[in-house]
Amino acid sequence: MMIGVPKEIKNNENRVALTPAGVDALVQAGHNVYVETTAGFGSGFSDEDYIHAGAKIVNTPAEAWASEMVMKVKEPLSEEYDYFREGLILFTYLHLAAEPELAKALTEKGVTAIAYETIESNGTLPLLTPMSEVAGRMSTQMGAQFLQKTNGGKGVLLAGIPGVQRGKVTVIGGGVVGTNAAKMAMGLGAQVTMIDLSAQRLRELDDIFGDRVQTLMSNPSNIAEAVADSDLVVGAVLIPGAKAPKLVTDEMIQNMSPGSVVVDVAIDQGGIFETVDHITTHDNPTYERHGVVHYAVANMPGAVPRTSTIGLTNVTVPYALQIANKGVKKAVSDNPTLQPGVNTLAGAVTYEAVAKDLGYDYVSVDEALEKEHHLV
Ligand SMILES: NC(=O)C1=CN([C@@H]2O[C@H](COP(=O)(O)OP(=O)(O)OC[C@H]3O[C@@H](n4cnc5c(N)ncnc54)[C@H](O)[C@@H]3O)[C@@H](O)[C@H]2O)C=CC1
Ligand SMILES: CC(=O)C(=O)O
Repeated sequence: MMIGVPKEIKNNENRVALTPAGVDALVQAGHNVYVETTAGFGSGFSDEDYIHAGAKIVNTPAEAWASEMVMKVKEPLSEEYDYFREGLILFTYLHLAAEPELAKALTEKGVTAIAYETIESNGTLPLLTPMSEVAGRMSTQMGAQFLQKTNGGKGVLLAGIPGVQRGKVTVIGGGVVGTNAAKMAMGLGAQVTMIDLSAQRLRELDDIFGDRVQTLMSNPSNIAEAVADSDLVVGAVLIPGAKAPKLVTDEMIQNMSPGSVVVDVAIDQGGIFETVDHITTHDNPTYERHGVVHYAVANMPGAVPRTSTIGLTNVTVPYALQIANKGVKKAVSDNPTLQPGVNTLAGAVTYEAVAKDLGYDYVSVDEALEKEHHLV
């Protein structure tokens, strides 16, 4: 199969979809890989590294997009929609519930779009996990940074010092992002509260962290109380594929003390804070609402691309190999974990939560494959 890797164009997105080692694995399996020139620079990989691994370097995005399968990191931006065409396999993060225009373009053009974030194995999301680990760890770092007076915050050091109160951090959502955010916050010495909707997950968190964490069931009154009392709140909730629920209201934010910080990691699925009304960028990562600093960058791992690219490709390449070796239909039927990754196929939305949130008729992957078969 011909596999294309365009350079990422989102603001400060320095990750790349394949490392030279990933290229090598695909080339060894008999595939041709076309990498856009300088695509790996931000992650510390030169064109020569890719050539050495067996890739062909192409000079334009159009040449990379001309491949049968395109691998990316972030969802395509509108200027990339012109490359969409029937038969194209797109393998990348998509977050379609928060991207109605992208869903429209993918279905209108008949692209087979496989989302990293909805591939599911034994109740985990293996292609989301490493980036959630990065974003979770970064969320505490970002929070600590923007709590500094010099960065618009209230001037609280999360660690405190002997004789002075430590900072208070609330993490809403105790999955991968939440656990990593909490670990970092505890490491800094902050007082940490974790809120989740799953009683089982709260038990696990209690077992993992013991008395270093206060666990709370997710409900409006616990959230309101914890948010009002926090210096930093991290939004880390996920309902796979679906738009994130708005758990922190405008009023709750008004009750925080001025200069507090919220980091909405779940912004890629629409975010959990009512006061987060737009995605921010690494160039301009925060804005202020009701005196509270809001951080809502949707590609946080893009700021630490070396770590993130290697972590991401560790988990994507085995799936890319299956798709390239067998084609989508056989790869999906041989490996049921891949099937929920398919978000659009043959003009239909094939992931139920996305279809529901965006108002499409849901069509199963099997039905869409059948339809595609009849079209050919
Ligand atoms: N902004 C960025 O750069 C990045 C964002 N993310 C996003 O972070 C979000 C979280 O991802 P993960 O931690 O991997 O998901 P996860 O599935 O590991 O954890 C989600 C947690 O949310 C909990 N939850 C669900 N509904 C809840 C509610 N009403 N109240 C409280 N908790 C609730 C679940 O029980 C689960 O423990 C996702 O939207 C993911 O896409 C991930 C990586 C980078
Ligand atoms: C998960 C995701 O969208 C990211 O790592 O940018």
